[in-house]
Amino acid sequence: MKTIYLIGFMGSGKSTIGGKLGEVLIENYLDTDREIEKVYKQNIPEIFSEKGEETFRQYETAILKKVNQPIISTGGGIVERKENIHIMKQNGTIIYLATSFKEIFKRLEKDVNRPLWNKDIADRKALYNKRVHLYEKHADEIIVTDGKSPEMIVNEILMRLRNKNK
Ligand SMILES: Nc1ncnc2c1ncn2[C@@H]1O[C@H](COP(=O)(O)OP(=O)(O)OP(=O)(O)O)[C@@H](O)[C@H]1O
Ligand SMILES: O=C(O)C1=C[C@@H](O)[C@@H](O)[C@H](O)C1
Ligand SMILES: [Mg+2]
Repeated sequence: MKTIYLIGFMGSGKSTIGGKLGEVLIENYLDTDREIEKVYKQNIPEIFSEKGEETFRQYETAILKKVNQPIISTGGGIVERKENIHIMKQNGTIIYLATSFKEIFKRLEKDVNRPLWNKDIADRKALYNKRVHLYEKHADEIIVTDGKSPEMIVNEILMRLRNKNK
């Protein structure tokens, strides 16, 4: 099976959907953010505050190169580096979980663990607008998540993959 990479903005549900997809397909699942925390023995807010975003991005690429689970949920900034896109394109199928800014705002209302979300609304919106084009450009499949339960999204992904492999 080719690796399924889930991409999308913070809060689009990559980790949530990745875990459920792993259960349904009975395949190993890995989240690059959790793997970074495990390998580098520090949580993400600490990495950002003590080492900076550039170091985090280096860790992220190193992890992406190393892992090969059938289902991988990525961090929201995975599309920031061309090298990451190249790795994902070579190894698998990229699925973009497209979620509106309004919906993300609702989902991450109380979140304090995402350093790049802990900003004022103009910065959040600017990051979202910059990233949306990259997700769209590099995705093999785009799944809109607004108004859908995780189970509905998993089913939609399974249907798309089935149609792709026909
Ligand atoms: N389809 C959905 N409908 C409603 N809430 C959702 C949905 N998918 C995920 N959520 C909720 O949104 C929040 C963020 O989800 P999740 O952590 O999976 O996002 P993510 O894309 O992995 O974010 P990040 O890029 O920061 O890792 C969680 O509280 C999760 O329960
Ligand atoms: O959108 C981003 O750049 C990030 C998203 C999260 O998944 C983490 O990878 C980290 O908080 C950075
Ligand atoms: Mg996640």
